[in-house]
Order: sequence, then C-alpha cells, then structure tokens
Amino acid sequence: MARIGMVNYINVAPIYEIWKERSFPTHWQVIEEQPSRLNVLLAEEGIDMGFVSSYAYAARPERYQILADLSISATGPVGSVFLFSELPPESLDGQRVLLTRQSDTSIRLVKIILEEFYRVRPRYTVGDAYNEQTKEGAANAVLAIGDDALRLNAEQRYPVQLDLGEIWFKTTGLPFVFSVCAVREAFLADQAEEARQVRQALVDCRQQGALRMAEICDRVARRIPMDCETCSRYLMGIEHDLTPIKIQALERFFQYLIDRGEAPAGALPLKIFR
Ligand SMILES: C=C(O[C@@H]1C=C(C(=O)O)C=C[C@H]1O)C(=O)O
Repeated sequence: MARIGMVNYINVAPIYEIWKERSFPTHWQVIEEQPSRLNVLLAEEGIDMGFVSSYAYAARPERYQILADLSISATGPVGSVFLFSELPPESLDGQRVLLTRQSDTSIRLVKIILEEFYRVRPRYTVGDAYNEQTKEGAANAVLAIGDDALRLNAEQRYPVQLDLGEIWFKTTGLPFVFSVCAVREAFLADQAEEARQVRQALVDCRQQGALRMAEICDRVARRIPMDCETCSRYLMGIEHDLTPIKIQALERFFQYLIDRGEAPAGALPLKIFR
C-alpha cells in the first residue's frame, strides 16, 4: 500500500493528467487535497508520500525525506502565488493582511518578503482568500495560492498584485520551491523500493506531460476558467524538477525559517531520497 498526496490545483496537471491515464498497481492510492491538508495528512500518517508544502518538510525534518528531482517551483514569476493588495507593499506596515489557509509555504514566504525585504510589519489574519473582499472590514491585502490565485488574478480585483516568485527571484537570484514531494522516514524503513517506484513514475509522467502541454491545457483551463493560451503560459512557468540550483534555493528558504525561529536547525542539511 502506498498512499500518495496530490495537490488539487492545476499546477500539477503536467504530471497528474498523464498519471490519470496510466495504470499503476492497485495498491497505489492517490489522495487529492489542498496543500495545507496534505501537510496534516503526512504528519498524521494519513498519506505516505506526496506533494506537500516545502515548509512541511522544514518543520519536521526528522520524519521525512525529499524525493529527488520533483517539486512545484518557479524561476521568477510563478503566476499563482500573489499578494493582492490595495496598497503598495511599502505601505503595509500595521495594515491587515489575510493569509490563505490553504498554504504553509507561501504564508511564510510572504512574511519574509514583507518583513525582511520591504521592512514592514503588517497584522496577519488567516481566512478564505477568494471570498475576503465580500466581507465587511476586509483586509488591505490578501495572500492567495493555486487556483484561487489564478481566479483573483484574472478578475483584477486588486490594484497591486505581487508575484512572490518574482520578488524572491529579484532579491535572491534564486528559483523558489513551493512544494516538495516528501516521503515519511517510517514508510522508507520498510518500503523504500515502493517509494523509489512511485518517484520514478512521477518523473516519467512529468517528462511525458512536458511533451503534451497543449492538450493538457485544453483539459484543465476550464477548471479556473481561463483561456488556453493564458493557461499554457502559466503551466510553462511552473517547474517540477529539483535541480542543484533548486536545492540551493530550498536551503536559502530554510535558512530564513531557521533564523526566524519558524523551523528547527535540523531542517538543514536536506535529506534527499533517490
Ligand atoms: C505554486 C504553487 O505552489 C504551492 C504552494 C504551496 C504553499 O504555499 O504551501 C504548496 C503547494 C503548491 O501547490 C501554487 O499553489 O500556486
């Protein structure tokens, strides 16, 4: 039995649309959920491996390993992780910023960006990013990820839209790794071969997906909804590898987390499973 977590956004479509066409052992079970839920499932042993927030690994490094050559990442603008704001970021000191409850990585990244890069200290609340504006006393800025962020971006509800992948890249010169594919150490202890096979299957699907991008966009764009061309531009910007520069990028992010007291020192060095 291998229970595999899959993010329920279109950002994994280049892998998952191919996966769904193939036949795999019946004891491989995929669980589709939003990232913060997958993080809880991995921690509570409800899944064995899968895409989780990169923060989830940093928070419990003794319990997981990172599957080699897989991620959800971007080198520059990511297109689906935005701080949507009424005000420029420099003016957010003391203002209310709402953080989506679907994320564990981007909610930490936005704090690094606002507090360390822009030197402002907003007041944070947690909630539903997509429905925030309809509420009374709405926040001045909203962090959204995934399909919600794609929808808010298309609707142009906010005058300022900060792409967190872009700001991170401009400041550090590095890609950003939003999600890693993690596996529980306890699962590896007796089913390492199974984990190896799942990893290889995911990598194979990714390679196939890259060749069939137009068709994949055609299938998933309506879920947002967005037009095929915009979808294609978006999915071409989402990367699913974990090259040495991405490892370096993860290390930089984790060092920020450690320095800010948001992750244990044991988050580094990274443990990569091949
Ligand atoms: C690029 C994205 O990366 C995501 C962001 C995550 C997070 O902030 O915790 C987790 C998984 C990814 O789906 C996105 O959702 O748009």
